[in-house]
Amino acid sequence: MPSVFAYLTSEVDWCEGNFEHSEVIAEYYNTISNVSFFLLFPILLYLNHQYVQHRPLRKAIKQPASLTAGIFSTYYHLTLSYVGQLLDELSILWTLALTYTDLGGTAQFVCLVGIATIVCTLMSFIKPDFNAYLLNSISLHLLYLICQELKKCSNPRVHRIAAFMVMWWVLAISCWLGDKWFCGFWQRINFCYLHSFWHVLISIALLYCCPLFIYFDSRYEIPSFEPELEYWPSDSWPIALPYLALRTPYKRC
Ligand SMILES: CCCCCCCC/C=C\CCCCCCCC(=O)N[C@@H](CO)[C@H](O)/C=C/CCCCCCCCCCCCC
Ligand SMILES: [Ca+2]
Ligand SMILES: [Zn+2]
Repeated sequence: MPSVFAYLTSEVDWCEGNFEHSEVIAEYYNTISNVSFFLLFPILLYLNHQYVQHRPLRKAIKQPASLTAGIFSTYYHLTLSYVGQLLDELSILWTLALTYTDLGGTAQFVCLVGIATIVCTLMSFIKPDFNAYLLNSISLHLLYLICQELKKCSNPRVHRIAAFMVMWWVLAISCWLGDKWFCGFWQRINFCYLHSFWHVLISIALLYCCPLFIYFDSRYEIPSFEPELEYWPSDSWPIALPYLALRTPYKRC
């Protein structure tokens, strides 16, 4: 029986051909496209440094999560090993669980998230493919939570960033599903890179999602500041990255 660390022991294989561009890297483009997760971490940290300074480390921990997800995802696509696949899924699952427990719910809600996380962790060992669908459907619930917050918020900047986030997420998920469902077609036209596009597109969606989440969070948790969503390097640039700025409200006397 091969070791769980051995190459090609994963139950899930992606459309890109294995060992086509390297003898060491199983899925070449799916591996190198993880660079987007490594870039995401310093970008989020740099842009949202004010938030990181004012919130305890535990709350800001979702940002380093992109780094862990990147490391495990690189290892997974490089080896397509069973352990790689588990680490890839579990790192995403536990980051999402941490995000949920930080949403400020009741003890009952935290307990429910805990149970669901344990069930999904066990599922990763038994039905990893099904679990990947489950992880993606959590995005739908995140989207629902964002919509609830948007209903209470009239700031057009916030709505614009949410619209861009949804656009990138739809593109990302289409690539993820396209790679899984229509692999035969992509192989016929010799274009098996959709999963690597997913890596890049979901990173871009997170570039919009994170400032949005921390904007809502800071409205409740750091009331001494006025949160503003701004763009780097400037509002007028055609391509600009959103970030959270914390302004001190003007005091009359
Ligand atoms: C500070 C606010 C945080 C908001 C939520 C942030 C949650 C971030 C959680 C983890 C980072 C995600 C990184 C994705 C890594 C993907 C690696 C990968 O490609 N894995 C596949 C196998 O190679 C696997 O099949 C994928 C499974 C599904 C992953 C689903 C990730 C959902 C991330 C949530 C994105 C929200 C975007 C907008 C929502 C409308
Ligand atoms: Ca493959
Ligand atoms: Zn991947």
